[in-house]
Amino acid sequence: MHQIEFRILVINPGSTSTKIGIFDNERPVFEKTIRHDTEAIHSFDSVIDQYTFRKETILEALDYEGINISKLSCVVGRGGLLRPIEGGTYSVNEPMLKDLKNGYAGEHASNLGGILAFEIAEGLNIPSFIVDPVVVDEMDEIARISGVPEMERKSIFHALNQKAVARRVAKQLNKSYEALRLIVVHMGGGITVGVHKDGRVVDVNNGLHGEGPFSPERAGTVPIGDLVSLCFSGEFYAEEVMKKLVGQGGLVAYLGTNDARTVEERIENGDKKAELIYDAMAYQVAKEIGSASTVLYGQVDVIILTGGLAFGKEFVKKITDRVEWISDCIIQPGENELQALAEGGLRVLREEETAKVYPGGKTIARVSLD
Ligand SMILES: Nc1ncnc2c1ncn2[C@@H]1O[C@H](COP(=O)(O)OP(=O)(O)OP(=O)(O)O)[C@@H](O)[C@H]1O
Ligand SMILES: CCCC(=O)O
Repeated sequence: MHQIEFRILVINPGSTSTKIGIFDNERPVFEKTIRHDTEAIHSFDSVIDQYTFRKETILEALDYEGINISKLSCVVGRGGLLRPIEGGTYSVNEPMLKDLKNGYAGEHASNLGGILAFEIAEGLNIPSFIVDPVVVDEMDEIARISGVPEMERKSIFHALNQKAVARRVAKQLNKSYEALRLIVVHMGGGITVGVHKDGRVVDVNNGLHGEGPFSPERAGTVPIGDLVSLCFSGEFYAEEVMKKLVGQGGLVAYLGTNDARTVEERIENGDKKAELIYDAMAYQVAKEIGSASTVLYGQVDVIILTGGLAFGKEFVKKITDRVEWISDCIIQPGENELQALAEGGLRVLREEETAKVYPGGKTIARVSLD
């Protein structure tokens, strides 16, 4: 029988759900997606204000399943909009908690991951970690230049799933991740296209703050002259413009839904507008892949398509038809973030890796959430 060394709780807060899992070593023994009522989530002024609500929901779900949390070895959360850091597993420390709480680089549901992990772990006197947060920054210097000296290009992307899927595909190909040149395309509520070279993501579109293809909820790159005019039209507050770009852009703006399955149904029923917009999203993803391939001088081992949209066979075909000349495409629908979080924590518990220290300090101290 497989020996259980460690039991790990993993927490992945998303904009509309909190995904949790219990892993005995690498093996998932319980996974649950707790969907939050839109009204309940929108009743909070900020992401951080959802902390108590989400924590109680998690503890209730575990209690309902009869899971005794006193047996846990550690808690791992998805990391949020922190300072730029390299990939890996980080211990939750005081500077990290402060940055997550203050939204150092902005608001994102994943900001709650480290805080929830720390708060639950602290009560049990066990360690808490985050793994490959959305700010993982391994970009080449050349990729940081934007064209306006005051504005540097930033690395904000689906680092956790991109890295996990890239490693999984490398294993399937019997190669080391570090030896491959990959383009990994995560297509979820946001879409990010990462160039993976020598085990680093050397370039990627900033999926959150307006770069790359439009997506179910993000505007992506928009015509900048028109954006400036919109900002100074006097018609919108800054927050309203930001919402148009993040949250209410892309499919939501054009078609009133962030659900690609609904769009596919509408297309089947003859909705020409839905067809044009869906085609345009695939077209923009393909263009971004083409652009990413130039970073690798066209020497791409594999293009990987992943995330929820990769379940859509027609959508995937619209993309692969345009990019198959670059390299083979491997489709890995969905995401494996809970597993990736558990494995990141496990590598540290097994002492295969040392937990990295988030810049600014080593101490783990309590930070008031009031
Ligand atoms: N079987 C399917 N066919 C087509 N589209 C699908 C399918 N399943 C999910 N999707 C679409 O995938 C998108 C959501 O993907 P995913 O669940 O990866 O996003 P998320 O986790 O909410 O956000 P993100 O990945 O950006 O953090 C939605 O538009 C959803 O409709
Ligand atoms: C994960 C960062 C990108 C996004 O949320 O769209």
